Amino acid sequence: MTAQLIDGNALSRQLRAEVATRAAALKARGVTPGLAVVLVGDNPASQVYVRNKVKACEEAGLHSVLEKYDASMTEAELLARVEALNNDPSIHGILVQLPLPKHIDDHKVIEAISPLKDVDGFHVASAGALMVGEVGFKACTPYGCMKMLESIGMKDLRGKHAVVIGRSNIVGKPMAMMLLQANATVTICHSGTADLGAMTRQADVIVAAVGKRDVLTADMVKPGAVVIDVGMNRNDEGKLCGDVDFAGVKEVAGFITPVPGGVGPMTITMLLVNTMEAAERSAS
Ligand SMILES: Nc1nc(=O)c2c([nH]1)NC[C@@H]1CN(c3ccc(C(=O)N[C@@H](CCC(=O)O)C(=O)O)cc3)C=[N+]21
Ligand SMILES: [Mg+2]
Repeated sequence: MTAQLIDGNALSRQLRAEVATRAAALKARGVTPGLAVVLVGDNPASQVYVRNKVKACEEAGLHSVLEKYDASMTEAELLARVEALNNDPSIHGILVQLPLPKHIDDHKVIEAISPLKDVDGFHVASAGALMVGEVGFKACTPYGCMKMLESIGMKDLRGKHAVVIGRSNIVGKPMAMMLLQANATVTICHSGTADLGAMTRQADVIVAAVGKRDVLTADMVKPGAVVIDVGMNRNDEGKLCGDVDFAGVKEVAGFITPVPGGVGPMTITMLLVNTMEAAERSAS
């Protein structure tokens, strides 16, 4: 194997220890950072993710509240819960787990969260702050990817070409903005891109965030490039895999993130970091 692994579990341990130190310091001033996680319905994958988030909070010394509601909850009821959490001084961060049941408008619910408590970074105010380089919460998955780049000495990307595959509001678009903020030259590719390989072969950094297996194969990667895999898919054996053909690409890339153990744990870590930040801001 030529590529070096960027270990999301190891980096998470380090960053979560820093959060724990900050949480202890804030508690000494009488403020316990608090995260509310709201889960509507019984999507089995969501149950697992939400449990992991709550566990991660406990380990870092953050207070967390898990609110679970039946799939029959109405949109008005959920909006009322969000409003109550907005007004709850013991809660500094609010996460409403997506996807929501079909009869609830995700966008409406996200926009109801106070931008001061929007630790997911999904509110238009958070997205807008990122766009214009103002203070706001950064979306956790791309923020975690930036921390992974930083961990290999790539905090400043001046002179580097970054190619993002995917243009979702929660990963692709904010990822591109964060890379731009770090001075990279950024290309965003998507389903309408004519020749994806021609784009990725020019890249020093590739972020794959499509949600489809084998979107990136070895022939599409410049030797030594950094490959970040945001994908979460299942292979034919039901095993978790990313968007990247890991076995092939690791022979060409300089650095690569694994799935699992890469971007996933970093997403949760940045949620803790954002919640910590929200609590510190409210206390200052
Ligand atoms: N409002 C909201 N915010 C989210 O951040 C959010 C969401 N909704 N809905 C669902 C997705 C998914 N997501 C993951 C986070 C961590 C792992 C993770 O830690 N994965 C482990 C493996 C877990 C396993 O084994 O299944 C890993 O990659 O190593 C996965 C998925 C956050 N999401
Ligand atoms: Mg919906």
